[in-house]
Amino acid sequence: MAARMNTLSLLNPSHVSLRPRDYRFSHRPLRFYTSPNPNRGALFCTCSTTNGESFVLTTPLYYVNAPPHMGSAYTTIAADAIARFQRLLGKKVIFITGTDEHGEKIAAAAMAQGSIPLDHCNLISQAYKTLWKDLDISYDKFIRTTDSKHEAIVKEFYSRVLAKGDIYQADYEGLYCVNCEEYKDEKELLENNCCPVHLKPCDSRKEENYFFALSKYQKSLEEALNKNPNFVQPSFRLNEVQSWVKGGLRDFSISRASVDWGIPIPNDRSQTIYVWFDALLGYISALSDEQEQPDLLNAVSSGWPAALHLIGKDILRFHAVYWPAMLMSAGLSLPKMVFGHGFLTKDGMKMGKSLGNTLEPNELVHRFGTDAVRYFFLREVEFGSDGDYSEERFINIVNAHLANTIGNLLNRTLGLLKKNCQSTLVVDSTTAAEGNEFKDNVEKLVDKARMHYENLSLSSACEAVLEIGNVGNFYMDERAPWSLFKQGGTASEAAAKDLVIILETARIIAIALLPVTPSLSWRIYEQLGYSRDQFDAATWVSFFFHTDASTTHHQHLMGDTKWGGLKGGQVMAQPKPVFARIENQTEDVDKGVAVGKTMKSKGKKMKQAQQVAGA
Ligand SMILES: Nc1ncnc2c1ncn2[C@@H]1O[C@H](COP(=O)(O)OP(=O)(O)OP(=O)(O)O)[C@@H](O)[C@H]1O
Repeated sequence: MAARMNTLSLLNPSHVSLRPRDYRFSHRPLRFYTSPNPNRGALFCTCSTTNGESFVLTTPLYYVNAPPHMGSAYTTIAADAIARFQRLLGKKVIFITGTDEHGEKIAAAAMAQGSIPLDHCNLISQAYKTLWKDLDISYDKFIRTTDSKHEAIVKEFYSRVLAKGDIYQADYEGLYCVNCEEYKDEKELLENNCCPVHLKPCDSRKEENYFFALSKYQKSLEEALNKNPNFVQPSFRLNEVQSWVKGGLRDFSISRASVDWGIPIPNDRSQTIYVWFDALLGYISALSDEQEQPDLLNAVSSGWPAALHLIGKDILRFHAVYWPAMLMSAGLSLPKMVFGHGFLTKDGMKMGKSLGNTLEPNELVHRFGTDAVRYFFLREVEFGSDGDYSEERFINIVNAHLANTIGNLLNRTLGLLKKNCQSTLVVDSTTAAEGNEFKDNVEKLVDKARMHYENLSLSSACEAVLEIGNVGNFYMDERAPWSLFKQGGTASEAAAKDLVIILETARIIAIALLPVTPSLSWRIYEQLGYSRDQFDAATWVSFFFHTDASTTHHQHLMGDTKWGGLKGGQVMAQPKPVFARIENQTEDVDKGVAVGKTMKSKGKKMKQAQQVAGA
């Protein structure tokens, strides 16, 4: 979806009164309270359904005018971290991504490449799929708006809205930005009618179009937003949305007479469906079963409404205003939440395909590895705010957090275990930590991380996990097991237990950071002597069901993030670094750098990061 921002058409609203239906958002947040049970870490839930609950989340369907860039990757990495976290909670996740492939801009991009639109779309769509593979993106559905099932569902949806009396024909004259794929209000344009997003002049156009009666839904939308303030997140973006709605909704054109590359309007082949009206429906058509005849209600029954639309703030109006109104018109439920994150910027400008000021994710992955890229952007950019990229900061953060705090801690502990205990744990981690407050500290931090993941505060979740690494390092340095081993006797026995404690800490870090760094987490698990199957079966929360006279209660226990996974006798793998430090000749990599400050690369070649074996 391109950053086709803002303006609605300038038509008068059609004043059809709507008997407001109660468009309730079906979001029911999970509520937890801490168990009075001395079994720490046990949580009880007050919701009625938990395990097996489905959680549908989406990224935007990216516009295939050009290959993906770090901005597109950013949303997708964040969505993947959320999807992986929800899976650890035992939810049935349907993670949807895909490509938006119709419209004038695509036809123009294909022509500029000497190609035809479908060939162009195939190529670029594949570039997205390849990048998602390289970034360990665990999507469940990839929808292309040129898929035939999508076209069938768009047409069915259009017919429903038409039958509702919400589509009519009228003339429109205005200034059109092809890059935004949208008519613009003159007052929002720069000199020479230039689009403020793409800095290119808009064309003057006049044509007869089909319109969607958005204005009919003004009141229902206002009510829905008032009743469900969580619908738009972060909360400060809700004010923005409410003021758009209060400012008056105007009907918008949902067809183009001059564009061939699109889905034809049913019963009028002279026009194609406006690319936004088409693309938003990808979130539903993605749910449609491949085997079946495409059918709107069947698709809806496979998981709609979505729990979360994750988008950039550029397309908030489409998701928080147009889309809910379209769904109301078709009599379908609204998504539970729209989260509009900030922009990755370059020199203060939004990084984007149209401006061409993009950062190459492939290059970053090639040089620094997938975990580093995923971790840096999720840890460093507060989710919701803008963030500028700096290579120097990237290297500093990744080295300090992943190579030193986590990787080194594991590596030196395994080294000591090999030297002094034949790489074998002497006792269970539960026994090793008896009467030790350290374990409680770790569990508190894990719970903090869980809470942040649930609130989509991804940077804070990373911070809480890193804090576990910090306390682990502190414990190690304070206890100094290497000198206890030298003393022999009971000191040596205590040192062997200390190593179990640190390794259990590393195990918990691996699961708690798995949503962000899945490959690194697996490498840690492998070092701890686990199989891939054991790693894949890990959970954050496990469920315990019990029934009293009338009700089934769900007790949530902290699954593999609970202390006690490592058992006495377990044999660790041969120690090898789980995260290779990135070498940088230009600076002292461990020095902190001010957040958000961009520092240009000095142009010196950095030694290519070695992907650790198995990465
Ligand atoms: N600079 C960015 N920072 C964060 N997310 C971005 C950025 N650029 C694109 N995205 C993500 O991609 C979505 C827009 O997708 P689209 O395919 O239109 O990319 P685009 O690069 O913004 O396109 P264009 O530059 O042509 O407007 C955004 O809503 C956001 O999810």
